[in-house]
Amino acid sequence: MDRTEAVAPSPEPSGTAGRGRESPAAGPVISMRSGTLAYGDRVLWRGLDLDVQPGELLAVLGPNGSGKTSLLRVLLGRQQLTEGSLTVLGHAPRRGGRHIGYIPQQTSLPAHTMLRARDLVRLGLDGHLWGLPLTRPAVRRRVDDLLASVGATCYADVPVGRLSGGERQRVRIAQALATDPRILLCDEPLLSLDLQHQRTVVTLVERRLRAAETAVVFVTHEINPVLGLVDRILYLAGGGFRIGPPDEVMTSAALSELYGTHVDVIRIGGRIVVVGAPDAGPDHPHADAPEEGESQ
Ligand SMILES: Nc1ncnc2c1ncn2[C@@H]1O[C@H](COP(=O)(O)OP(=O)(O)OP(=O)(O)O)[C@@H](O)[C@H]1O
Repeated sequence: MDRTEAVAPSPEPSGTAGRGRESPAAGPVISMRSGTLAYGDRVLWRGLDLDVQPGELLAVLGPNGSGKTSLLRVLLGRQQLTEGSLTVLGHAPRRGGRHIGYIPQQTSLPAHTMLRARDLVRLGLDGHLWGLPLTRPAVRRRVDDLLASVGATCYADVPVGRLSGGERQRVRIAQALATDPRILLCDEPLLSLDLQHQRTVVTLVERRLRAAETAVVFVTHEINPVLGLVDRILYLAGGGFRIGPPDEVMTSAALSELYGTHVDVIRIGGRIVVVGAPDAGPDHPHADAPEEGESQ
């Protein structure tokens, strides 16, 4: 069996944006007002008003060091806002909430680790077992179901250190979905994946959006693989931000204003190419010369 092909097709065609805006009656699952995050004198972003609705996919873009991961940490209750207010599912954010699934940035695992794919997924359940009175057979069934849902059954018992980046990413998604979360936070889940594996990850996220109305905050350097799914983009750069539908944010005018320098946004064959965006804002300690990129 080709392990990279083991995801069943999405039940519906892809590319329908705007689901989150169809159910505003449920109210936002994330609500931030005038949010500012600074480390010492360095302001990453200031005055951020953000509502994320159930079933909405918010893509978070921006150069290295613009505060994308820090935003996820704030939503997870691991980092406090410097100013402003935030509720997540109606409460102040807190660590370990079972209604939030988190796919952290890929970190390398030692090749000799004995932790198997099913153990990793089970950890996603164990962290919350106080809320889930599951018997051992029920836990096993749940883990099997989660692995099957991401097409990872055939390597359930393989140590994760031996899995490829794409295989490991599927297992991480299964782990993040273990508690049936209402919010899914993804930190660059496409990083270092080839196109085929990128598509697999996007398909799994899309399925979750559609089947469960889970709100997704998707940090990425590459907007193109998720462009058909994105409701809005939050673009962070140089201590500022721009938020709105892709057609409003991904324009030369909007990004030039945000970066404070001329940036070209070109659309070719349904793809977006950003040319001339600096790697980091001028106040960033590692600010670099302008570079060409597909989408920052
Ligand atoms: N706890 C902290 N204390 C001080 N500075 C921090 C802390 N956490 C992150 N930073 C700095 O804040 C900046 C933003 O970091 P963050 O990881 O949020 O950026 P990012 O946009 O996710 O970057 P990348 O695209 O490289 O992953 C970086 O310059 C980082 O070094």
